[in-house]
Amino acid sequence: MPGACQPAPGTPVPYPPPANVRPLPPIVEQPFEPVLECRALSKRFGATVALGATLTVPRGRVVGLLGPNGSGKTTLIKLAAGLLQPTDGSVLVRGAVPGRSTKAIVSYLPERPYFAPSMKVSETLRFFEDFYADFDRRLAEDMLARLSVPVDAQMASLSKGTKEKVQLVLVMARHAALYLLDEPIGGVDPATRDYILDTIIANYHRDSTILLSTHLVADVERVLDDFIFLQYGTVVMHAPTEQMRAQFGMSLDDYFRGAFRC
Ligand SMILES: Nc1ncnc2c1ncn2[C@@H]1O[C@H](COP(=O)(O)OP(=O)(O)OP(=O)(O)O)[C@@H](O)[C@H]1O
Repeated sequence: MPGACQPAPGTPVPYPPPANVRPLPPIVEQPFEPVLECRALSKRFGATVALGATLTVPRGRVVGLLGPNGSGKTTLIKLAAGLLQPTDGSVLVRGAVPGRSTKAIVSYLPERPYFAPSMKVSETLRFFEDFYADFDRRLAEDMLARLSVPVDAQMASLSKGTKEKVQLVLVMARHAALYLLDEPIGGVDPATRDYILDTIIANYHRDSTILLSTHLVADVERVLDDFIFLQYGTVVMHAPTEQMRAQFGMSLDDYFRGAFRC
């Protein structure tokens, strides 16, 4: 089902812009190394078409995955993480079908924290250390300290936002090729969002790619190299953020609000 703020299928969408504005050219960089490729990728749940997308995300970009409720963001991320199987088409991570080999190079942050409430933060660190060869425990401890997260605390005793911080730190402390972050700062207070984003970006290696879904466009847009707008599971726009701002003279947030206002 489309989300509450999506017009009914077939309704003209006020954005993207009118026909006299040239469409943005596709991102072409040299060398172009695709990290994530979706070729006529589709996912249906019964009669619901959750996703039907063709897109390529190159190496070394921070990409925002934007769209109203129900537009297919989580579905795309789960397909890339290998947690869902396509109904049709294909998804490739560095040329491979998501599976055991790609899980070693993909760091995935799910919508909701999944650690047992009885686990201490320090135990989650050990868990990641045992599980992922690319996990940098010192980096994780450093980030947790900067975010004032007590490592001796039990997960159950932490606030929702702090649990999210722990999970995000763990995921970002891996040296992965592709980070898939589903709503990474949704539960974090506004004052801390900037700090977390800065922490992520400061520790982010430019050889990797981050694909992050979010509704907090205003908070996140300053760190986005590119953005992907999804609507009804299709890619409405995929462009460099700066190019969009220059061409339309508005922030990504304003554009997004105009395109998807209720
Ligand atoms: N397991 C499922 N079973 C049936 N339908 C599903 C399932 N998962 C997702 N859908 C449907 O697929 C569509 C896309 O959902 P998805 O969760 O990917 O959207 P989203 O953009 O992440 O939404 P939100 O912003 O609310 O998190 C929606 O219509 C949703 O109801």
